[in-house]
Amino acid sequence: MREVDVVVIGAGPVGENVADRAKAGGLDVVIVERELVGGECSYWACVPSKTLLRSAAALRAAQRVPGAAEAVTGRLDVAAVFRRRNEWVSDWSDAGGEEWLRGAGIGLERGHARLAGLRRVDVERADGTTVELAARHAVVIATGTDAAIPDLPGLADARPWTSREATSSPEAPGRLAIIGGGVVAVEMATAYAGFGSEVTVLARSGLLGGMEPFAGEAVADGLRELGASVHMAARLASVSRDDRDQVVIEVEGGDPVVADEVLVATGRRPRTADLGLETVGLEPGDWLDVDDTLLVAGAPAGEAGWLYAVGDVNHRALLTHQGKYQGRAAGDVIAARAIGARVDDAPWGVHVATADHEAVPQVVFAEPECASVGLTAEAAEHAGRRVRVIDVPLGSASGAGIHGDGAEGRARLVVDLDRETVIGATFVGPDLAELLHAATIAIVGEVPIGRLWHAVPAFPTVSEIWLRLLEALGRPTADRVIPAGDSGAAA
Ligand SMILES: Cc1cc2nc3c(=O)[nH]c(=O)nc-3n(C[C@H](O)[C@H](O)[C@H](O)COP(=O)(O)OP(=O)(O)OC[C@H]3O[C@@H](n4cnc5c(N)ncnc54)[C@H](O)[C@@H]3O)c2cc1C
Ligand SMILES: NC(=O)c1ccc[n+]([C@@H]2O[C@H](COP(=O)([O-])OP(=O)(O)OC[C@H]3O[C@@H](n4cnc5c(N)ncnc54)[C@H](O)[C@@H]3O)[C@@H](O)[C@H]2O)c1
Repeated sequence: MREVDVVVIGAGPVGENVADRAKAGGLDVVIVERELVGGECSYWACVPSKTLLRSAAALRAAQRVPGAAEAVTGRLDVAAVFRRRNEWVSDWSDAGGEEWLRGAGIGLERGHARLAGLRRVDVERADGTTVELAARHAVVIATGTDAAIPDLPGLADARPWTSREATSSPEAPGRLAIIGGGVVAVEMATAYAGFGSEVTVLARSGLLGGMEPFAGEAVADGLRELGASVHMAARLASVSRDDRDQVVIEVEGGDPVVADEVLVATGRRPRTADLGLETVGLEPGDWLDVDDTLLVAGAPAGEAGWLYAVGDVNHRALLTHQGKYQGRAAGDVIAARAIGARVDDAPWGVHVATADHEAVPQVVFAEPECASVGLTAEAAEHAGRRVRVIDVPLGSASGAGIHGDGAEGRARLVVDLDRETVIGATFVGPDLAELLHAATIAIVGEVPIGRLWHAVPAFPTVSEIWLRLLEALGRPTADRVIPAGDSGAAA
């Protein structure tokens, strides 16, 4: 049995961050990985999907600018896009990740980890041997998620693609059907439509359900412009492969959809089924509920305060950046608790992931881009907040027009009228992703609207959309800003 301070299960982006912070806090850390150091994000999710999307997006951006448009008359070089994707995923080698761990002084055990009771982890190596680890202070579960496959007749036998095949395919199929209307569905539809595949999206209730409705509507229009067929209320009856190896999807009340491949993009399930959760009184296969310091709720068997769950597996926000944020808090709080230091767990303290509740930023790299943070108008109203919703068209900022012709899109702020702060923001339009961080800062910093007027966007940048939003909200009138009798008139 090997004793260490902390065992982290899963070397995805989140596990790496936990390990890094715990190590920086002076603890001895071992991380366990059964596939590739770097996790889903680096090899089958964020990185390959964004590289698959970027080239066509750059081409479309150039085509929106006369002068540049005339210079880019050729077609997308699809083979070059796949080659660039392969470079970004290092041809699915994690040598770089392994080297980073070594440099950071974090131990690596390769194999499948399972909890084996209180602060114990067994690692089954590929050669069948088992390494027993005992953690003095904490065990951290950062095992991520797998694609969820719905129980649709015939689907499992039709060799469906999941996000893994969609992001690692060596080529674009002639026809690609996509089941789902969430982020994976629209991004992969955008990528493959850009490659020239005949794409059919079968969503059951619109696109991008968690965002403002105008985001999903704009993306549906964008996909159709790219040549995709988008069904917003598809009821699927069954899926099969015929004798020509085609996928046939029977749709209730409509014609069957026939494709070469079918991508299932209907959400995720936690990787907790084979993790030994039963040895600590938790239910295998469940998401792991945590408090804001990322401690697993429900006091696992024997002793509270040693089991953490960080990243996708806790279901708070299935995003790399948000999981890494949790990972920094978790690594630091583990180190603080280990030496009996003060735990800063008040909201927005260093040891808590408060932003998970208030300000989760997300960019969907579709055509157009959709970027959002905080609450949608509907969510704010459900939460009982008294809000004002401000919408402005993207074209109202001349910077957007100069950036590219026909700058169609929309920006929305959700303003809390009682606190006079921004609590939600959404930007939909070409190349708008980089606008998002300003909104995240406004929300996290609870910047008063009055102060936002002093944050002047440079002319003529796309950020001038912020000024248009404030103007639409209305500048405070003199009687609200300057108390009567204190007008400064004496000066
Ligand atoms: C197609 C796609 C595109 C995405 N794009 C984005 C994006 O652009 N931006 C964004 O923020 N998010 C994106 N996401 C989400 C992002 O991939 C996840 O939020 C992120 O990977 C979660 O990180 P994690 O470390 O929690 O889990 P993972 O990245 O899944 O890593 C978990 C690791 O744990 C290992 N593991 C699991 N079980 C065990 C075990 N028992 N023993 C040992 N090791 C184990 C796994 O092998 C894996 O390496 C995307 C997701 C998909 C599917
Ligand atoms: N750019 C990004 O930030 C990015 C990109 C990709 C993925 N992600 C993350 O990965 C996670 C997973 O993405 P996803 O698209 O798989 O999930 P999702 O939750 O975003 O969308 C799931 C979609 O599948 C539909 N669906 C669910 N069950 C269904 C069923 N039985 N039949 C038909 N449709 C069904 C839902 O209505 C929804 O449209 C997301 O939470 C997202 O945060 C992020």
